[in-house]
Amino acid sequence: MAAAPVRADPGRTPTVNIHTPASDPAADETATLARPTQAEAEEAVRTLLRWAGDDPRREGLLDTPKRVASAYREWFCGYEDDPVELLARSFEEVEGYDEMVVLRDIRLESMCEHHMCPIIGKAHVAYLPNGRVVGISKLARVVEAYGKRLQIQEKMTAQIANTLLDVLQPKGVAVVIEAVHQCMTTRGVHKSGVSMVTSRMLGAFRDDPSTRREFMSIIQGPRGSGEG
Ligand SMILES: Nc1nc2c(ncn2[C@@H]2O[C@H](COP(=O)(O)OP(=O)(O)OP(=O)(O)O)[C@@H](O)[C@H]2O)c(=O)[nH]1
Ligand SMILES: [Zn+2]
Repeated sequence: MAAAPVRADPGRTPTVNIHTPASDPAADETATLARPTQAEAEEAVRTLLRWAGDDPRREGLLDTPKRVASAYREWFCGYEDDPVELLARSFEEVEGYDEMVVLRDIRLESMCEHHMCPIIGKAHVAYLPNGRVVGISKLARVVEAYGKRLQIQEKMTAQIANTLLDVLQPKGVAVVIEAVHQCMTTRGVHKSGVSMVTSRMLGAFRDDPSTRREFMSIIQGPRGSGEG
């Protein structure tokens, strides 16, 4: 039996509930933490530069807060994307094509939500169409929309799979992510060469061992030259 679809995270910029003192009942627990201004973000970077032990006033660091604020816009641009919308356009003229569609080795760049350190790796995404297919770039865009946020790998893997299932309503979805967490390689336990592998199999990929095997053999199989 196919796994029940799970409502996808609509992917909107989240609002953050902050704790407010009991002495201020008007500002209740639903108070929203607004996005800071550019100046506030730059000031926060200056604070971190001082925390690192450096002097934000020295020449080499003068423009750093501005650069970091703009880098954050790139690293966290996924909050601006709606993954459901990315998949809105699909094609039904597929001559009854109902075999597996696999996009493998999608470059994944994310940020660990515990340390704000990069998570770098690749994602493999597959689905079994049910009468319609989606443009392949959209699969990579969904990976990016969830990747370019503060994440843990398990959640990101589930979000990608759940969204594909919800929107495409295929016969099955599979997502495998292999990634290196720089919070483990450059600090803390300092283990290089370790990668984390997560997977989420839904529908036929979960229920039918041969479908799952076919997917695993495709993503583990030989690579071509990689040249387009
Ligand atoms: N399950 C999971 N853990 C993650 C992910 N990214 C980072 N972590 C882990 O989150 C944990 C946070 O542990 P804490 O003990 O709160 O933080 P810490 O003292 O900095 O931990 P160390 O990294 O061991 O120094 C660490 O074990 C990280 O390796 C992820 O995507 N999934
Ligand atoms: Zn981390």
